[in-house]
Amino acid sequence: MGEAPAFIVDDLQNQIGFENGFGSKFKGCKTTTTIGDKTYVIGGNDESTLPVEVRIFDKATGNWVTPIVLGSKPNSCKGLSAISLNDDRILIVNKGSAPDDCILFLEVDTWFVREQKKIRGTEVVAWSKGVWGDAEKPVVISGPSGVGKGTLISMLMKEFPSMFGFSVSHTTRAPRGMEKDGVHYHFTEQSIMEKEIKDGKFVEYASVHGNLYGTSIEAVEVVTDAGKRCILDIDVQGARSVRASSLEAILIFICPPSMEELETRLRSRRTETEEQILKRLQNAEVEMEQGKSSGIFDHILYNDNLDDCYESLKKLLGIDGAAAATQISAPQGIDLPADRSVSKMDNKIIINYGTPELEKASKSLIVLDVSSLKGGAPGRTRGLDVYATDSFSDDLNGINQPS
Ligand SMILES: Nc1ncnc2c1ncn2[C@@H]1O[C@H](COP(=O)(O)OP(=O)(O)OP(=O)(O)O)[C@@H](O)[C@H]1O
Ligand SMILES: Nc1nc2c(ncn2[C@@H]2O[C@H](COP(=O)(O)O)[C@@H](O)[C@H]2O)c(=O)[nH]1
Repeated sequence: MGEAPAFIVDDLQNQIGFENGFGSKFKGCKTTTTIGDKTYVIGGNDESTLPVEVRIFDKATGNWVTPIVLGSKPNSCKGLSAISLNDDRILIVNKGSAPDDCILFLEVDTWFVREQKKIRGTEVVAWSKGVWGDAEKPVVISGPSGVGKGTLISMLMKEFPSMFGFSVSHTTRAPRGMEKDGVHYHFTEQSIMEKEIKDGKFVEYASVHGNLYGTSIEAVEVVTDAGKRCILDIDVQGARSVRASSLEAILIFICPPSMEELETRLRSRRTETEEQILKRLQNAEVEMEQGKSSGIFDHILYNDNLDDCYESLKKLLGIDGAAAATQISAPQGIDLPADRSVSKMDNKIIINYGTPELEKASKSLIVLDVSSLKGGAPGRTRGLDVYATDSFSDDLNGINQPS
């Protein structure tokens, strides 16, 4: 037996006088959703490239709040529908977007958002794009300096340029000869990075070999928004933070065949001073211990022969052989109706046509199955399934048809 369908939210705006929240800024689409004491008004302008904005009306205080909005905001807005899921995120259907981009989540009380609220001391919401299927877990590659992490990642990016994107870290260390700002790292000042860490702009950060390194929320979002699987090259401390975060990554630790070989590789790279090499080798001992025994990592790979290790890595990531070409995109033939309403039953979101006439003409409803959602801000929300069904099928018994 399913729960009663949720009410259709798009008309709520009239009940709370939301112009107080937006003024006359947006003449385009707006939608509202109430969770507890808070009503989230989400609005955009259909004729411009201004991003969709969010205001919160707090019934407890009677005040409007403009939250900090993290993540990539949708731009075009030709029609928004919204519905609350588990009181921690709002599912948004944005008619103005391409099929691959039309399902979004506005997170209002997820783990990531709660952490950000604590850090920033103010109201925070975060956008996360919904993706079909479950193929996009970020990948963390960790291991001691010189083991070959960068080499393996370069091979992966070269063979699968449209599948993987590198999360460009921030660091306070100086660039090496061939390194480019914004490509290999975002090279930055200690004081600037410390301020940005304080402002909650980083998924993780750590002091590594005497310098500060960190993965910004934006670095992950740039990759995921391009529809690619995010690869992070980070140290063991960073891997521990990612493990504790909402990123739901696959964590892989790369081991050298021996400490002697690690030293040989580090020296033959000729990028560090003697003092730095010794520091990195000293730190490697601790990292090896933690990497192998801490329970942080899902997999351990030995990088003895490079080609063998690369093949093992691809196997782990499920991209050996024919599977490499598989990328999940929006199912074909799902065309969201222009006039529509959104309702919810159990873990199914039903997008139905705005009028019975239109619905009869189309003879089908669109159903989003959100029972297997995973991930979320600061990455994508995976696990969406969508299908069209006959509006009167058994599958949807109990759903209110539009009247
Ligand atoms: N299997 C291997 N056999 C021999 N040499 C290797 C192997 N893998 C990588 N190397 C070499 O070892 C050196 C260090 O590799 P790489 O720079 O990829 O290490 P890293 O783990 O990314 O280091 P860091 O953490 O300092 O960035 C490079 O010169 C690389 O060409
Ligand atoms: N915790 C993090 N560690 C990072 C990040 N980016 C790189 N690293 C690690 O630092 C060392 C040294 O790198 P190098 O480029 O100076 O040789 C290496 O182990 C990297 O994995 C980060 O964003 N966070």
